[in-house]
Amino acid sequence: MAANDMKLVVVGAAGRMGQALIRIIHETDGVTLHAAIEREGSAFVGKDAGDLAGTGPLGVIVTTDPLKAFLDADGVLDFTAPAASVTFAGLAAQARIVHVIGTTGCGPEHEEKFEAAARHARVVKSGNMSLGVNLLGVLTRDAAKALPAIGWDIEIVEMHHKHKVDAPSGTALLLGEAAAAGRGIDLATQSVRVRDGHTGPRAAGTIGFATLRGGSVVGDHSVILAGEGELVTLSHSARDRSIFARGAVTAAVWARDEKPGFYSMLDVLGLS
Ligand SMILES: NC(=O)C1=CN([C@@H]2O[C@H](COP(=O)(O)OP(=O)(O)OC[C@H]3O[C@@H](n4cnc5c(N)ncnc54)[C@H](OP(=O)(O)O)[C@@H]3O)[C@@H](O)[C@H]2O)C=CC1
Ligand SMILES: O=C(O)C1=N[C@H](C(=O)O)C[C@H](O)C1
Repeated sequence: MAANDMKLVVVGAAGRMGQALIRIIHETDGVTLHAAIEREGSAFVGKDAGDLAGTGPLGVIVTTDPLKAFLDADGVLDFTAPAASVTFAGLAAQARIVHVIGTTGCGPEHEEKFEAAARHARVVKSGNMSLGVNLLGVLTRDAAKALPAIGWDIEIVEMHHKHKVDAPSGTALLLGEAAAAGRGIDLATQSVRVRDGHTGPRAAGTIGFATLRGGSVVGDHSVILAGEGELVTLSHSARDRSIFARGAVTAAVWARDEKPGFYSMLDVLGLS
């Protein structure tokens, strides 16, 4: 570890993303794994974080006290669950450190807590931390702006592994927001998130979502712009969770020198 390395805490260290984050921190210059946190009672507490993640021992033992870890760290990488991320946001604000939030499935009640925490912490939050998906968001906004709403319907299709608990995915919603921004409409009132039974014809100008779950799919997303006699499809396929972990580490390093505030991956990647 070099003297100026950014000291990062991974919460939810034993999860799919927690393990990917530990591997990427281990192989990235300029950052070091400071602590690995799991909840009280987890079978992984007391184990070496590197053994969990498959790097071999790193000398960082999984513990359960986030505040203790945050007080002596520079940042926390958080891919856990909405209520847990709210708790971590409060503690990261108390410790005045960077909080990178990848957790999806958050509602307005969670978002308002993150925004409050961002008065003291540097918070970077995105439904998808990969460069490719954030570029896809920009392309989606531009395509939605270029093609007239009357005559071009927008549908967003996503598929993920069978363990995923939230729908539509954070990425699908990010792409929906991008399409809505391109069209100058409000996604909350113009989206159709579920269809079942006798739905009637499609309402013009709405943005539709379809969700598939199965197997070990890391994350596939398509934005379909459907016109009369032609389709434009923009898509991204995640093959490995390392793309999200690399993005999260990049976000933490970027935010280290920023003022307290609420940022997105578009800010980090210079795509905003
Ligand atoms: N933004 C992005 O780029 C990406 C976002 N994600 C999102 O990240 C989140 C996690 O995904 P994934 O890793 O697949 O899920 P996992 O279920 O594999 O991992 C979640 C981890 O968080 C832990 N956790 C939950 N609550 C707490 C708590 N209160 N304190 C400490 N640890 C806690 C879980 O522990 P336990 O098992 O004990 O509950 C588990 O270890 C999801 O919301 C997912 O959508 C995923 C990939 C990319
Ligand atoms: O739960 C996942 O796995 C993923 N979640 C994020 C989402 O909800 O979009 C990002 C990625 O697609 C993987």
